[in-house]
Amino acid sequence: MKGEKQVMKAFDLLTATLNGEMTPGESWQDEFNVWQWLDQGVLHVAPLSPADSRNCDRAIVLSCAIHGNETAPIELLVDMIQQLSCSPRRLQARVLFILGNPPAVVNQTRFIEENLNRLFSASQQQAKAKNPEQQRAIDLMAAVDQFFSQALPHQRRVHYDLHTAIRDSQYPFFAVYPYHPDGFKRAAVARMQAADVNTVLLSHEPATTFSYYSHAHHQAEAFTVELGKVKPFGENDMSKLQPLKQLLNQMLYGQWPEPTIAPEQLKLFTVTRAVHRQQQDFELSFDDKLANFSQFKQGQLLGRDGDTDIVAEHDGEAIVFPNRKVAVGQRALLTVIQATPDLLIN
Ligand SMILES: O=C(O)CCC(=O)N[C@@H](CCC(=O)O)C(=O)O
Ligand SMILES: [Zn+2]
Repeated sequence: MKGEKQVMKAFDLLTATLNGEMTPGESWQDEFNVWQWLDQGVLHVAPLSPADSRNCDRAIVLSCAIHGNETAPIELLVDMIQQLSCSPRRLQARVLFILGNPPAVVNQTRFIEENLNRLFSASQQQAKAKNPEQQRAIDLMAAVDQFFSQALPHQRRVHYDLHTAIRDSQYPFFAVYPYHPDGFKRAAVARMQAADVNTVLLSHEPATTFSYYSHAHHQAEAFTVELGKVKPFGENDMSKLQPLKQLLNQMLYGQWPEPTIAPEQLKLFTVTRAVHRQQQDFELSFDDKLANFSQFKQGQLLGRDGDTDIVAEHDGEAIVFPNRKVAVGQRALLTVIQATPDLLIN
């Protein structure tokens, strides 16, 4: 009725995904935006009017639950989507929200059969899927390809893939900046700092992660963002994610954020090695409780892979994402050393 404010029902990404409430292809509108359910857990929201859509200068992918037990990023995106559905606002971006691995969320595990975040590659796209995670990687790559293929040349492309880490960390919030042969951008790192993510790892080689895929195939400003430690639903301290939420809201609704870097707070690391498990007989020399970014002295033993010792190659070399349980052939550990902000380019 005229003059009557339409009250929208909160759209819940998690419930809609897990309960199979939506049909792929289904779409609906609010006052400003058009919503499309592209696939299970894949939601596209864009300005309704063609003029607004043409004028918006950003294409943003926000993904969570690529690992099923990493709940804080799910809670964040569920909350952002609920707010947008209850109080519609004019978007400055086309946005693709992704809940990555629904069966693993139900199972409350990192994955079901295979680590989804090792399957984003051109070769996987060509291959016949042998398990649900391989199929999901193929489907998510197709969704991201389609999303960015609709971006106009002047539009910024962004993909933040949100995670939480298995173990404690000396720096609980940190980002992995995918390998950039041409250099790592100061402005992109400054945006991470605006989200209170002051620790950034500069990757040394291509990877088969979701963030690397969007960067390498679509030139997106992409990061894997670690937001504290894995916890069950309801146990996350969501107040710590407020700066990220504010940044994302600005990216979605406001002027493009152009913060400057804060060098005194920044902890920048270059990845020196990705250690892949080669043998069944594999061990790490330290406790599972040892925090990410714990440092070692040159020559100190980090682990053993069959008959080969894995030792620290530099004083101050630190460990990130150590995991003695990964399958043979998978990444079991990153080693990093601290770097200075002059490594970053404009
Ligand atoms: O805490 C851990 O050991 C893993 C946390 C996690 O899922 N990290 C991502 C990082 C991806 C990247 O290197 O960009 C992963 O391992 O997939
Ligand atoms: Zn993860």
